[in-house]
Amino acid sequence: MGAVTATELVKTYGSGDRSVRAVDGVSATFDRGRFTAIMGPSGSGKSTFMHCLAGLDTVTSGSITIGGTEITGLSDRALTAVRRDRVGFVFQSFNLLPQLTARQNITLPAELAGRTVDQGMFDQVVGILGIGDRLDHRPAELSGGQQQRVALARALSTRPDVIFADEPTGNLDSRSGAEVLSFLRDSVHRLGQTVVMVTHDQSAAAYADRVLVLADGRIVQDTSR
Ligand SMILES: Nc1ncnc2c1ncn2[C@@H]1O[C@H](COP(=O)(O)OP(=O)(O)OP(=O)(O)O)[C@@H](O)[C@H]1O
Repeated sequence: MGAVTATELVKTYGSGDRSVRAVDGVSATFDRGRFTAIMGPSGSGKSTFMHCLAGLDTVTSGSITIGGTEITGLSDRALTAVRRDRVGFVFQSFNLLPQLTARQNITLPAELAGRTVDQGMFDQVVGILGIGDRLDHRPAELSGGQQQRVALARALSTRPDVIFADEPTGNLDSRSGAEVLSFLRDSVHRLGQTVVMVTHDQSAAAYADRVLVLADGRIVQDTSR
């Protein structure tokens, strides 16, 4: 069983003549311990597909499971718990809390879930990401690349079933972007994490084990290496 599965997923926006089938009957399995990139032209449905997979958007029909739990049809409250406990997010805009230090940002999701962060895991992640000497700084005192590494450490800290990354290098220069992509790949290959990343960027997708290409809401290419 995959970390995440989508079965016959449909997402329609609007109704009648003006309706758009942003995701048009997509079935896909995202295996544990793999790094998948979702590509495709603007408007092909990448963000909609990922938002549905992550439980950030409702689906019109079809089903999604995360870590074996069917999320379609869950109450808002139950869905919030699944997102908090099982999903990590990395966004283009980092989304760190400005008043908290890097360390506090990293441990916040686990604390919100009522857990303490495993110290061994924390040290390992911080070590892989090379941010050990920046932990007491606030986001404004960090470079974009460092902020995104903190965001990645935060996503990893709860050992989620899957990390969804939405254009994670969109706001970074090419060198910092390459570092963040290497760390995403390391989190898959060294920590066994599962990562699903939306990107426009062919060179970013080259870090992935598998590339899905969408066009008009459908998978038109599925390449593994
Ligand atoms: N909230 C919405 N309301 C109506 N239509 C929407 C909404 N969000 C997306 N769409 C439409 O759904 C289709 C897919 O959009 P989506 O943002 O998923 O594509 P994308 O591949 O992520 O595009 P981009 O690469 O430009 O971000 C587009 O036709 C878009 O206009």
